[in-house]
Amino acid sequence: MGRKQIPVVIVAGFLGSGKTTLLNHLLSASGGTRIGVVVNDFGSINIDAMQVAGQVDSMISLGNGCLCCLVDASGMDALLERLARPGAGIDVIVIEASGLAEPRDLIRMVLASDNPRLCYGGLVEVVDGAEFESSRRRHPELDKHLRYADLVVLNKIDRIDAEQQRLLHKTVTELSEGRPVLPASHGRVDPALLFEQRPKRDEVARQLSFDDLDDDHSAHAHAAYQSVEFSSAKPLNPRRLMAFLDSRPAGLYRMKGFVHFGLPGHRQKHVLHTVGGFLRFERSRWEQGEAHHTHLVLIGAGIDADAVRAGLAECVETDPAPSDTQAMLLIAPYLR
Ligand SMILES: Nc1nc2c(ncn2[C@@H]2O[C@H](COP(=O)(O)OP(=O)(O)OP(=O)(O)O)[C@@H](O)[C@H]2O)c(=O)[nH]1
Repeated sequence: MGRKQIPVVIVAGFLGSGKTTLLNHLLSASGGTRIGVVVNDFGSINIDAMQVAGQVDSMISLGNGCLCCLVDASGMDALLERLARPGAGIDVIVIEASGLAEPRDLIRMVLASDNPRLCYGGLVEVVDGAEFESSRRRHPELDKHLRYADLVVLNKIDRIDAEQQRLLHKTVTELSEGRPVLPASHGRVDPALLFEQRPKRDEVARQLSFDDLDDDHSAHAHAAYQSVEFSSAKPLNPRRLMAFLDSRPAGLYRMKGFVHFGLPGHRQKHVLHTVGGFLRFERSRWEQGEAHHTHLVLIGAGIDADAVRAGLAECVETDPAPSDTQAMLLIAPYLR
């Protein structure tokens, strides 16, 4: 089986919406996950707190195993290539788009990468809860940016009241066409929502900040999203699964796991990865002695867990000897 792919997450949002604040939060809450951060400006990242270990040209090694790189758009491809090298030991790459960048161009660039070690990890659009309405009047293109988002962080909710937050949540959900919207203050979202987290390596010198110690905040971060699991020992019907994936439930952000189709010629383990509207299957091998089965984890905000489980239960094959191998053609465009 190949090495795990490195998701590339793009963080975008209008000037001052809180992108760097969110990044700094991800870095300080990364635990044992090694993040490769790509920014336009080193100055904004809280490097002191990360104990700078050494500086190599445009790449700074942060004390906790994370790397921070400075780049302009033209150098991005080469930089991603460097960060993806196994020797760099990076688990996830986060690119902070400049406040005026067109997120679509960055998404295209990541999707166009033919580096087999990289995969698209989603566009996180940070919205300034206090300024959004006035910013979008001046910059109508902000509405369009939300359409490309896979996850929206509705930031600075400490600056608005509950009613404003409710209205904004509604507007942003509409503009993003049903993508999950996560309320936050100071960018404090649970990193587990954005990427797989490694357990903290034993007592790596990591300074706990007061934010980390504040149970109330972490409880909020956790309560803001759900994760739903689904398992089946029986094979899934590819047609029905594709129909489910074509109309993914509102609020769903990520889906990961593997699928057992069990059709003649397609008995491999099919690893599934979705972010927002993006979908990818990869064929893999079952471990020796591993029972063929399906296991999926769905992560989102405001999803109806029972409806999601029921929808997936309907994808379970009812034919005891399925033979519709043609249905696998529906999967083929998403296989890599
Ligand atoms: N009250 C409040 N202030 C916040 C919050 N998040 C960020 N800020 C402040 O907002 C300002 C802008 O935050 P940044 O994280 O620098 O925003 P940015 O999107 O990276 O800004 P640019 O790089 O200029 O586009 C800073 O002064 C932050 O401290 C929040 O949730 N509440």
